[in-house]
Amino acid sequence: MTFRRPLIAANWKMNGNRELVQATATMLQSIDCPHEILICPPVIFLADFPKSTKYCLGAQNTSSEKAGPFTGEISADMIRAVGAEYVILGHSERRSLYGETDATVLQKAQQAIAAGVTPIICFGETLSERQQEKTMWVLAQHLDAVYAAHPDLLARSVIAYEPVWAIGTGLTATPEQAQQVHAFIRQHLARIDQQAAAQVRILYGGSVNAENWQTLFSQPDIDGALVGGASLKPAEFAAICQMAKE
Ligand SMILES: O=C[C@H](O)COP(=O)(O)O
Repeated sequence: MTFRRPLIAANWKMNGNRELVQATATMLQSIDCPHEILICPPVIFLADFPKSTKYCLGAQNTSSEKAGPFTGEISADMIRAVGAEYVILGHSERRSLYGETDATVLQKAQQAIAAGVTPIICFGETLSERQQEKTMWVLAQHLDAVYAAHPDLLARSVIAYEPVWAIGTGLTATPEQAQQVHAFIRQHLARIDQQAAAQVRILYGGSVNAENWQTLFSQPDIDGALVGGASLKPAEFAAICQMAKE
């Protein structure tokens, strides 16, 4: 069986301050955890995190352009320069609030990889798509738009399955629902590159907390979490990080 090192990622979204940086860094410094831990604060705080072997850092977005007259944008080279090893791309909030498409996500992912930053590419179905039993179809469309068009990306990225209806709502997919989708994603990708599909880490995101994470994490195709709200509470995030893959 392929070993995939679990990745527990914090997405602070547009939250946090220097106090939270310190509290999070101090908390994570004090724990022992075999998984990879990633913090994605607003980019302005990246440089405030002390260097540590206990965690790594990421951004929540990057530009689809390399450099130039793009007011307000931050390039992949720039986030790399302030310590980002990962970047979250295509989060449902960016898709629904800022009009990002799979084409934009693809361009950003290519910029990220060129800069030495690993993309975490997010997909998920809305509630109405789930109710209409379109979940797998929606996921297949996204996966094909990104990975079938550019198979090389698969081995160089992380995937996050985030059902839109579970984000910030307190609703989570059941472990069985999540496993079913994660297994589908892996099988679908195996048609593009079997080895890369076996190795790619697929994170679950959507109202993950210290109470529900263990049962989700015990599913065979769930390789980690993308944690929003609960990552703003250092003790709870540390508890999530310390749970073992069973
Ligand atoms: O990126 C994180 C997800 O949007 C999940 O957020 P949440 O844990 O607050 O539901």
